[in-house]
Amino acid sequence: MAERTTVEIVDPRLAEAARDRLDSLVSDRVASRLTARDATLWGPDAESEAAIRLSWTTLHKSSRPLIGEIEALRAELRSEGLDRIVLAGMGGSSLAPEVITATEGVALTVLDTTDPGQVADALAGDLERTVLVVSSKSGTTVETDTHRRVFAEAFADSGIDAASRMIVVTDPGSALAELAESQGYRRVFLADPDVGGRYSALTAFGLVPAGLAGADVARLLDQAALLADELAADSPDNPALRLAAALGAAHDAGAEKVVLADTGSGITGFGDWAEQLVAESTGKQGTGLLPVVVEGPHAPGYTDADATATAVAVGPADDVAAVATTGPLGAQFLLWEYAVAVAGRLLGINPFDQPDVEAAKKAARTLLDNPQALTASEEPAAVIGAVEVYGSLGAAARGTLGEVLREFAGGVADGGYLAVQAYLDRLDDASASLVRGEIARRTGIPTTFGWGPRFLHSTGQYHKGGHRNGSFLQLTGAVEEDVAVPGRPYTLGTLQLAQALGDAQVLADTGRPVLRLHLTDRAAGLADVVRAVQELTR
Ligand SMILES: O=P(O)(O)OC[C@H]1O[C@](O)(CO)[C@@H](O)[C@@H]1O
Repeated sequence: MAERTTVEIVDPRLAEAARDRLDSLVSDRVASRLTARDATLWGPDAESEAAIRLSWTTLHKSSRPLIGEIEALRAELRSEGLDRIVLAGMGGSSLAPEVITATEGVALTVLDTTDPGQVADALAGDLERTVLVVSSKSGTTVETDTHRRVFAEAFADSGIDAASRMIVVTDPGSALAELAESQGYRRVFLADPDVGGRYSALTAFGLVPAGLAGADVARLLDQAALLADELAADSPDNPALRLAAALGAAHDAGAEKVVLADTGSGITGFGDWAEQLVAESTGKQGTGLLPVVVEGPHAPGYTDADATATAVAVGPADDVAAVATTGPLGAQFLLWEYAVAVAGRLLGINPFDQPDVEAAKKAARTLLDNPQALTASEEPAAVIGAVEVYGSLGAAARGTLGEVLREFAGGVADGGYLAVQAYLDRLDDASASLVRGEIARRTGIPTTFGWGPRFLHSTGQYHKGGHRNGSFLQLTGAVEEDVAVPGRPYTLGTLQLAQALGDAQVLADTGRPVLRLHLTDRAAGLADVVRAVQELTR
């Protein structure tokens, strides 16, 4: 029997607070109007954008024809011995395929980094067997274009016809679509342009890379289809309306943080996908829902979620959860998309734009155009072992790293949050992610973690546009062997640093505290940082 998709509001007070909102969502016929693509649901300011962003509600039907095409291409690739799929794509162009393939245990190499070491490792894989899927809705995302360039060169250097190994997913008419055509790339999948990046899990963006890697993508559409009628119903039992009403009520009671813990959903990494959907859709105009993705049901931040946070179980309810959602992945995609779009209406924002993402991109571009500004960037405020400290320090300037971190954590606003942003190698520097749980456990501060520049296309919107109560701890690292970007005057290492400094500048310009710890030796520096974090206390 198919696993049921449910939303349970476990906390009785939250259920009570959500009731009014649920009633008005039902009487305003929000679910059926959303399914019928009513672009007026978010007010006049959002209408023109919403009018070209609502095709995702029926993807379980409209994406069907893709299944055969993906299967045929996969068989063709296999017959040529091409079975290593590398995906270049940021945010909505890679998060869904990542969770789909991880859940099925299917191998997919996801490139959503500018870390030279991590990209070099992907290039060092067996190119004879490799196909690069280049996914970008806009066709202009700098990271994705960079990956395309370095892989094209690597293929050519190995005597491989690069065009025969390039598969593109993009919107019709994008610069990438034109380039693919002019270069004779093997295959171009044109996605439905009326679906935004973070709502695109069940379009070609989610299905092509995952399907080519070997995931059963038809099953995802089946799972979504089974729930679709329930999601379109103007009923208090509609699980998406229930989730939206709960999140909206919690937000209005001061719990703008949504702590996501997997309690046995059977899905691997759902939080990373939901994080973008929630943060980028709602975090704007000084409001929004901040996703805090934690390591599991025993993680700090979840077990001790305070009044500013709602504990959400992805999977069966446990003793901690205020809300629990269950169901298979294809259904969860659609459920959360509906719920977040509806929550956007409750919060009074447009859930389909990302107005603050561009500012950091622009600042990074300015730095890249003026590389001296990067190399001659400010002097460190302190150098402690293998760690250079950048930012304005008070009394801690002459102290230990532990003291520097204590001072920084002490400055986090009441009811605020601390975001760790690691511009490092997600595989080789994986221990950086330990910092989140340690800070949360030792200080009680709601703490998030993101790999840069990946998070810039996800929580980055909320950091700059959402509630103004975040403090930002950047981790950057020395580059041992840099990678040149063909056709560009910069290297990956320069791009990575420009992205970190550009985002820091935008955050600081809006009065948000930023501390950067630069690891002059990554392993030693990370060990120092982890030790220093362990000195923190409440
Ligand atoms: O698919 P694209 O156009 O490369 O964009 C990737 C991601 O970048 C963002 O636009 C944010 O920069 C996301 O909304 C999107 O999912």
